[in-house]
Amino acid sequence: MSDLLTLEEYQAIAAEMNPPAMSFIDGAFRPSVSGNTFDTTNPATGEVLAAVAACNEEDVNFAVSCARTAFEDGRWSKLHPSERKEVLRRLCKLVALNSRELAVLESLDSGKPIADCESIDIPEFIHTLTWHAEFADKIYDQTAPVGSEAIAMVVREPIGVVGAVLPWNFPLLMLAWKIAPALSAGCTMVVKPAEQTSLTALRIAELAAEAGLPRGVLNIVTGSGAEVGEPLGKHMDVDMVTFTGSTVTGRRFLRYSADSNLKKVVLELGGKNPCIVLDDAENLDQVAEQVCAAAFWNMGENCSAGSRLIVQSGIKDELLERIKAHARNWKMGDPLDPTNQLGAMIDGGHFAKVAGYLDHGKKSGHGLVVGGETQDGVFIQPTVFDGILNSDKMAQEEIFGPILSVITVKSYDEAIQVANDTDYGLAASVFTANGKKALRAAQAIRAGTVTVNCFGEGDISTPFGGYKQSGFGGRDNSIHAHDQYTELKTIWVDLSDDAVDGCIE
Ligand SMILES: NC(=O)C1=CN([C@@H]2O[C@H](COP(=O)(O)OP(=O)(O)OC[C@H]3O[C@@H](n4cnc5c(N)ncnc54)[C@H](O)[C@@H]3O)[C@@H](O)[C@H]2O)C=CC1
Ligand code: BAL
Repeated sequence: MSDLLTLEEYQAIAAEMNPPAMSFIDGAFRPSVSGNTFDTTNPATGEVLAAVAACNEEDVNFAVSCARTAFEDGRWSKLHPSERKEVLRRLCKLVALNSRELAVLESLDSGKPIADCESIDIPEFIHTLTWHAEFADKIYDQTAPVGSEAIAMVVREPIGVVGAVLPWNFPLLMLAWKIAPALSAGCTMVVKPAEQTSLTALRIAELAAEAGLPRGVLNIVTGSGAEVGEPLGKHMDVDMVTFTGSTVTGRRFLRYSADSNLKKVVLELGGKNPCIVLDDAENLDQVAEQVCAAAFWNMGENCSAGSRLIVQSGIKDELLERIKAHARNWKMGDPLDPTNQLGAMIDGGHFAKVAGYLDHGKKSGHGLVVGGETQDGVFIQPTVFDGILNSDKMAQEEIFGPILSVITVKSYDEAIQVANDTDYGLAASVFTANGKKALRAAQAIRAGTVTVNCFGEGDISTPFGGYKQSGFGGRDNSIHAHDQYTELKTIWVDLSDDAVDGCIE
């Protein structure tokens, strides 16, 4: 973790903040074509941080045409890969130089705790970009095993103009997950941040220009899903859309594609992720700590949140006692206070949605183990409900808040059956001292990531994405992310005696 400042020092930085708020298209900040703006607010206080350009289809069309020109003239796509790498590495250096300002901006705009922004979001942004930048000049293409009468090259080419539509729960990190592999592969981009959290993406675009990214390569168009996301999804000249967000909106992108140019669509969607704890799990205190991190980290506003605890009956009571103790240590409040682990829910609408699940949990007679309170219409306590049936909406719907539902099972088999009894399949964790059982569980659970005796999402080298309704079309992170931003082309050369005479004789 980087050295944290005091609350007063963070407040002083925040007071000086004057973030860019216009869209960034073709290398320049621009007001929306309509001249309209919308306020982005600090979720913890309601204070207006900036009036952000409210773009619409006209702005999208302009951004896409700039991205298309930039792609076709090769100012980025045909740059030597090592030069692309150098530009991205310079961007990493600039992000590192401006990391404190970016961390504060991220915390102010999203309500995330500053300690997380400093220790996770910013370092992981840099790490992700560095990792994919290094790929630019290190990936080899292939030749196919076609025998001696021909040579067949299988080459990757950048897919073209990529639209990226982002969520608000990890504004910087999701930006990195999308732009790092796409830019490394040579694509050009039109990025739509979530309307709640546009500010850090705009600042990154500014830093990218300073790093030497040619104009038109990375365009940021701010605005709503209906005014910006939909035209981007339906655009006839966008080659691919990558999206992270709700399953409901993800489905729309498949329709947009079907109704327009059949653009490639990659979706990273919701989750209702199980944490299985078997009777033979050891070090229950550590297990409880991990279960709490899985459920409460980032206020539970996390697609991979471990929101279902599936616990075997023999250790349930002891585990819940320890979870209760750990949950009480999660301090909630002002996101700029570095001693807080939980910040503000993203906005009033989302707060109301999560508070609705708290009410449902209380009214439907589930056992409230810990938490259950809200504060100022903004903060929600880490909360655990026991006695949940897996068929209950608490166990089936993505709450996206710090609420853990406890489901008790009698056996390993029942645990696996319950874990898989969901429309989602993003992530899962299993805790057991029996290695064989752990690996069997990892095989049996239908999810994109299964962690053993820990909670996590893997790292930049491991693919991230979901089975079932948690994802579609590809994976973020790892070399597989890089692959998804490229088309494969076969170049076949006839070497046989019958070949038409030409350049190869
Ligand atoms: N998987 C994840 O990481 C995320 C899941 N969610 C889930 O979704 C729920 C609702 O949150 P929202 O912010 O409404 O998610 P959302 O999926 O609607 O928003 C994500 C992005 O999609 C855009 N968008 C919204 N409607 C669109 C449309 N019709 N066409 C094109 N783009 C559109 C938004 O402007 C935003 O940039 C949350 O309570 C949570 O359960 C939300 C954010 C991230
Ligand atoms: N946890 C990273 C992906 C997401 O929550 O959207």
